[in-house]
Amino acid sequence: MPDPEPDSPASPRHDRSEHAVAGDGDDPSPAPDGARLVLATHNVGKLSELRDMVAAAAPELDAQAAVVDAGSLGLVEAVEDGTTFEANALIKARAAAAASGLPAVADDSGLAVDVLGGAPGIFSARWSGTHGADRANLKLLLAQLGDIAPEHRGAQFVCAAALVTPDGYEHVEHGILRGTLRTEPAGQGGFGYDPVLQPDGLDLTCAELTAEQKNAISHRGRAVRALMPHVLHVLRAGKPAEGSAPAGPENQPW
Ligand SMILES: O=c1[nH]c(=O)c2ncn([C@@H]3O[C@H](COP(=O)(O)OP(=O)(O)OP(=O)(O)O)[C@@H](O)[C@H]3O)c2[nH]1
Ligand SMILES: [Mg+2]
Repeated sequence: MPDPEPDSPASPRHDRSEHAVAGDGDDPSPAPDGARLVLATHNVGKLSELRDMVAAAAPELDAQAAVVDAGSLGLVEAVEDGTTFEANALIKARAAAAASGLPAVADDSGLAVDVLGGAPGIFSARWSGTHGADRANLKLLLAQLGDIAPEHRGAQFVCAAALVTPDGYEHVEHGILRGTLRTEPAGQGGFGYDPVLQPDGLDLTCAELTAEQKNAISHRGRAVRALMPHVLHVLRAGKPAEGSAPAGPENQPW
């Protein structure tokens, strides 16, 4: 697995200090000319995946110029005080749309472990107590599951992806990736808990997959691909697809 210290610059995660300074009390930077969509995340691992997904789904969009991220606009990180993935995704997308004046896509995601009743869940990014400390989060989780036999190590990545426009249109899609938790990390790719989640049907962890392979099956890939028709409609028409509305079945993990 990647083995940088939690706050090492080599760790493909948040750069919280930079964004905290950029956002503290300052207005956001104006969106550059040509910017049409904000990816409302401060997690660089997620940002890279989201950029690839948008570029793949919208080849006609000049993603380099049209897609900006929350950090580069100096947007403050929203307080994620929702109690579901969906609520937190909407909180992040609403905040970014309001601050930037652009349509915003956010995801809230995490790892839900069967034997932990769905935890860490919405607390995945701060399971060890420090937000974004991927290595410490992973270490704590492995220790907690130390005595759990392989047949009881089922888990899933869960994602809610939200699109919010400045004029109030909202749409949410969901995705899941089921798998089993290894006892030891393996692989250098991805971020977070990727080195211990082995997707069902594969002998590799998510961190041993290429970015393209992970995106093809991941919770985030599924949710964002389902969201993209709505994103494209908003970008092309300047308004939402007819008949679409926020949706989410009852009794689901999001
Ligand atoms: O191994 C992983 N592979 C994944 O594909 C993945 N997706 C989510 N996660 C975990 O869930 C947290 C998200 O929490 P989260 O949605 O609040 O995002 P975040 O706080 O990291 O950034 P932001 O988007 O809120 O700015 C992350 O930090 C990770 O711990 C993942 N772990
Ligand atoms: Mg977060």
